[in-house]
Amino acid sequence: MKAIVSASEMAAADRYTIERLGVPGIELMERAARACVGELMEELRPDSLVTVLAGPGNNGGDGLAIARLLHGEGVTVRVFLLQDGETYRGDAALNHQRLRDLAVDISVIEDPATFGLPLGCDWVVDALFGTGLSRPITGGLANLIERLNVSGLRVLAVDIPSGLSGDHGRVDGPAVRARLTVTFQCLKFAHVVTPACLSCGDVRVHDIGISFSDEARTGSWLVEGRDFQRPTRDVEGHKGRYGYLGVVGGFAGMAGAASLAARAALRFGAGKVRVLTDQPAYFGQPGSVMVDHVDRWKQVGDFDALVIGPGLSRAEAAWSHLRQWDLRDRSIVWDADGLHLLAAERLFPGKDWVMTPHPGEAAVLLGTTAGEVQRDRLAAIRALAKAFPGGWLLLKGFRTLVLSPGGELFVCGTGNVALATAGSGDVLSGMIGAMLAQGCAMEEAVLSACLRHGLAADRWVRHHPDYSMIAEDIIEDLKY
Ligand SMILES: NC(=O)C1=CN([C@@H]2O[C@H](COP(=O)(O)OP(=O)(O)OC[C@H]3O[C@@H](n4cnc5c(N)ncnc54)[C@H](O)[C@@H]3O)[C@@H](O)[C@H]2O)[C@@H](O)CC1
Ligand SMILES: [K+]
Repeated sequence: MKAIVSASEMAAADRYTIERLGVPGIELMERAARACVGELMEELRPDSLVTVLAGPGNNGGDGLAIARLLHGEGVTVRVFLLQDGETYRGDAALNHQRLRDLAVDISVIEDPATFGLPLGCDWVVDALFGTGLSRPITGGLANLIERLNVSGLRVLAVDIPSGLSGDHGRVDGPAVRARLTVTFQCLKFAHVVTPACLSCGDVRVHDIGISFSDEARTGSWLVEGRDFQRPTRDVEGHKGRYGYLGVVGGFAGMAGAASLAARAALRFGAGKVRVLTDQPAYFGQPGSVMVDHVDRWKQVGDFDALVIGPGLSRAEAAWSHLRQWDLRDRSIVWDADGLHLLAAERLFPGKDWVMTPHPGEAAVLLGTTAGEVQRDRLAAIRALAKAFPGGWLLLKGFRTLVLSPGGELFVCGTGNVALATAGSGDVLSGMIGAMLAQGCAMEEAVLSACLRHGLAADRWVRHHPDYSMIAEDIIEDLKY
């Protein structure tokens, strides 16, 4: 897991490292610049030309140090400042001074709107703004950024593409589109949350020796494929040891949704899976998934965990059973139509529960639009937590977000657009249910299912077109 911090948490760690641990700020800036130059040198040819665009703060200061170090490597560099060099303060001023003493071409951008982009250069270093951006970029500078984004020039963003905020995944104004972003010590939210992360290109995190005080422990994490773990089975295991999952759904001709959830659950290790539906005949010949008419279940039965929702429908007949069941001691995955039921009737959601909406379902739960949810996914998942306190939330979509009842946030680093296919959500709910049925804690259940679901798609696109994956392919991949 990699920590994700906000701009203010990062600034507090900077201050702690400088003031309490005695590491000079100028040394941190030098290490930041070295990290960027190290990455850039991998990309350059001997005769490469690099342009550095330097803004008014410490991000600009990083840019000035980068220009000096590149010059030291024999690279031809041109530097364009947003303002007169005399206006720099602190460490940035010192780096301006150091650069001026060298034979590096430094100019001031008089009018960003008419500034001629150096189209012949190989890389542009975006050191305009970092985590200190306090409002969206407007005016001539906005125009410069828009032209840079369509110029085809390759951009390395220092710390964060200029125009983004470290604190969230929104894009509130014009923002540089980088090919590569080099950031320091920790990821910021914009690096991993959509839509902002789509402007970051490849993100590389470099340790430059910034420490966090003990009180300032972060509660947000990027989880990646390498974090995926599953408990191994005991040699004497039997199916009774791996739990009994109930899938409530597959009503009114929507057998497919419940069937996908149930088969995914078996593939992901559930010992036994039973679907409760009003149309058992739709499930065809008896197979590894058990199927029953829901009318036979006056009480919820001896399931270790439940998935409620895939193909449940919104019909009264489907919901009436759930109202009678005592869900107080159950682990439950609420998905699809189950979410509509929760929203409409505020049923008790269980002892331990997770809701797994896609943006459209989240919009219904929040009384807004899917577009608004996607514009600020962090705000949306936090609003869901307020509206439905006490459980886990999982907001699907590229870089799925997971929020614990205690407010810890996880961003899932696996998965891609291949998952945009009918039934992939049903598969995910079945996988989470399988882990819960096997006795895993909710955190492990949700994160391992989410990571593994995404890994199936990441493996798929290595050898197939992204549009060609179907939900059954995810289940197939779970064999490996
Ligand atoms: N010790 C440290 O604090 C370190 C900081 N580092 C760098 O410092 C950066 C943060 O530096 P700063 O806090 O100085 O902030 P920035 O350099 O990101 O920007 C702050 C400046 O931009 C101006 N500004 C903000 N929003 C604007 C807008 N919309 N339009 C026009 N001007 C705007 C502010 O008035 C201020 O002059 C990091 O992103 C990182 O690159 C690194 O050098 C590592 C060490
Ligand atoms: K930047």
